[in-house]
Amino acid sequence: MSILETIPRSVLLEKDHIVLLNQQLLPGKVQYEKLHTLQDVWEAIVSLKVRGAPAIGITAAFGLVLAADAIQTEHLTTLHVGIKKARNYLASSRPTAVNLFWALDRLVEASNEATTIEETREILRREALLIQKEDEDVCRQIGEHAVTLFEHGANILTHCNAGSIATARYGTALAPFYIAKERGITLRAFACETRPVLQGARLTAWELQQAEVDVTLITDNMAANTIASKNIAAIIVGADRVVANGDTANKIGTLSLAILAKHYNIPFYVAAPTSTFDLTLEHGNEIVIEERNEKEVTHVHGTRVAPIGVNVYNPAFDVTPGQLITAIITEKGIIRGDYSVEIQKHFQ
Ligand SMILES: CSC[C@H]1O[C@H](OP(=O)(O)O)[C@H](O)[C@@H]1O
Repeated sequence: MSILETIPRSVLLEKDHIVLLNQQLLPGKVQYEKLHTLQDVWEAIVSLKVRGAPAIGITAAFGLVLAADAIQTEHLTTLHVGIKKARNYLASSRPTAVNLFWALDRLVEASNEATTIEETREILRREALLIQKEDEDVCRQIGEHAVTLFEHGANILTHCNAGSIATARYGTALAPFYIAKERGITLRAFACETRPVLQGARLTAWELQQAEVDVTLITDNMAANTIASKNIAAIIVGADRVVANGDTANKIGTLSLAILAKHYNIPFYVAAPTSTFDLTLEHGNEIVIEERNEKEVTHVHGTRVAPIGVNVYNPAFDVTPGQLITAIITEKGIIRGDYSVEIQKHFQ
């Protein structure tokens, strides 16, 4: 049995609904939910029932399939107008992870080829399932490239959850841990809890444990001490958007880790599929950073921990400058050097 069999799939498309692993309930409950409508899908993305750039893209693509199936019309133009409306609605769910827009636009573009209503719906479904299938292959390839960067027995720090449940399978930053395990190579993970909503503690610790990968959980403010005292060989994280000069948006706290990596002279790696790159943007300061509800900061698991009325700042992501990133690993290989040049070459 593959190591990945122990980790549930993040999302599946059925005939008239989506089956979604509710990541809000993990690790306490492994519970799937059925999403039937466009609104169900939008709400699931906003509320982080599904999260992680590739998984968001796949779920939104499945949502567009359901939306197109639900439009009752005999006119192809009316169907296409409805699809574009649904695309815009789903695209309004979260602003930072570019995979959301990438997946939706890929579907819309593919459907433009169709000449009948039935063909439009078929193309959308086929394309959405292809995105999911491709993402699994892509993540495995990321893992195969990334594993070459680590030595047997290495301790590696990671942040948030860029694992199997954040993608179709394998994950991005966690993929090398799974590939290593398959090959009998030991990699030990140190997972930051990742406040405010604890994707590291709830999701990364859980999914690595499911796959029997050696994982140690730390709070975010233990990172410097852990690097200094636990022989951390490298840091690896996922990404929500990588722009043309290598600047990378990822879960809040990533920038601090990149600065720590520089201080301690250890490599800082970003693992991301090419679908997470946005080459329409030159600099990281052009990335829209999502700010989320203040309750994520003032409350922990529904319990208030901060005084009523306190000012709160809750950006979900920060941007790490390309200069602090040792290498970016995609399904096509490892990018190093002057990212403004090397990323362009990688995409040629
Ligand atoms: C494999 S993408 C992982 C990426 O997703 C996280 O964001 P969120 O949980 O808010 O969707 C985070 O930035 C991770 O690195």
